[in-house]
Amino acid sequence: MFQEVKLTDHIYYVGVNDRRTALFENLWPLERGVAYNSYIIDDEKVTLIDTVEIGYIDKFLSKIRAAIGDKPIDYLIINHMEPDHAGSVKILSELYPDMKLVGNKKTRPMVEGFFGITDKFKEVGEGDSLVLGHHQLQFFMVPMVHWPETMVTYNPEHKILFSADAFGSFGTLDGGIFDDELDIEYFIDEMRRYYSNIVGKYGNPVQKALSKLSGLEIKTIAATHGPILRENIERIVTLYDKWSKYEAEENGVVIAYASMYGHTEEMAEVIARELALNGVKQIRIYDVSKTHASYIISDIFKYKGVILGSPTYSNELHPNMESLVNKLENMGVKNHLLGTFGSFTWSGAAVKRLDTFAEKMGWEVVGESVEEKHALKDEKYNACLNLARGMAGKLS
Ligand SMILES: Cc1cc2nc3c(=O)[nH]c(=O)nc-3n(C[C@H](O)[C@H](O)[C@H](O)COP(=O)(O)O)c2cc1C
Repeated sequence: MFQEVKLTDHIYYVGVNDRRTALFENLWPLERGVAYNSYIIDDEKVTLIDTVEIGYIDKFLSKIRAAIGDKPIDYLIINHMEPDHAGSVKILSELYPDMKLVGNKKTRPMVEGFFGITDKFKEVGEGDSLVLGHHQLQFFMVPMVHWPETMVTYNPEHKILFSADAFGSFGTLDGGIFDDELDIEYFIDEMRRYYSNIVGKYGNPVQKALSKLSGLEIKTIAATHGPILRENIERIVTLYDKWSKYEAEENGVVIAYASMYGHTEEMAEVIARELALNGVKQIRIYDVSKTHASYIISDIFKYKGVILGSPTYSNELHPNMESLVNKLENMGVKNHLLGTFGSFTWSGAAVKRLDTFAEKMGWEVVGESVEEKHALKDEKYNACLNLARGMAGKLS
């Protein structure tokens, strides 16, 4: 039994919290859990908007029944087919056999492919409206935010945007469900980590979606993860605009390094100290073997400067650094300042690979890369200082 949560007199929040799953998509740590948000509109046509991960079906159904009792559901709006939201579609469509599944032309083959359902699909297109009685829903396609079929649903009467994964966040809703009921600062980092790692590759589609939706008057954003936004809409949309243009929020520096025996780490510390002596206050050092890449990538979206270091490992980058640069290349992150360093014992290859990374990314290189053979000695120590000064100079 749960308290009912209402966005309006007839629109209910029926989402659930997941504090059990360790890795989202079996990849991203969920230290603060995650919420799967779903909404139901109790009108002449009862309409559910998105579902939840299948493991939470019991709790989900009890919330649905608390909101609408034994009434049938007429429509299920499928904004996004990823299984954390569409996971309960099949079972719901068995429980509510007359329920129409509403999606677009790219949703249709996914519904057929995943669930074998062909006869209950109602296709909607860009700008189409669906009248539920007193409520209307309008649909806007936002392809590749972050799947091809993704769309958002707008309710003009209450100016609510059901935004799928856009504006979502990791983190369970611990009592507070609306942003004015909770400490939004607690969620901003997890919102950035969610955005950068899950949606970050799709900056252009997000920009297109933002400009498409900019014409709507929005008073509430109801995403499929994270708090329902009423108070911080402008702030979060501004952050999304920045993130999707790969514009950093702050002039800090992320130093990410790999190190087996401490030589590369020593160079990282020297660079960091010199950055601080040159006025850089926001310095975040990460050992890529200790900190999950999702946190490092999130901070790379936040800070303008990036300095990467690695020892040579079997004629390549240390594997954990290779994994990080590979992710960044795949995402096509733009608009950063870069410095690189590393160490080797017989034939260096790490810094060469980091230089290739620099070329691929097109980031502005702030100084010569530093590669030391064996322990750190005067010449390369000074080169580390110069690299730090180069970065600090560009940031000031
Ligand atoms: C498993 C392993 C593989 C290595 N492969 C190479 C290599 O291919 N070329 C090279 O010059 N040094 C290689 N090294 C030596 C390290 O790159 C070198 O000692 C470096 O300074 C280690 O940095 P660290 O102290 O930060 O771990 C290797 C070391 C280890 C342990």
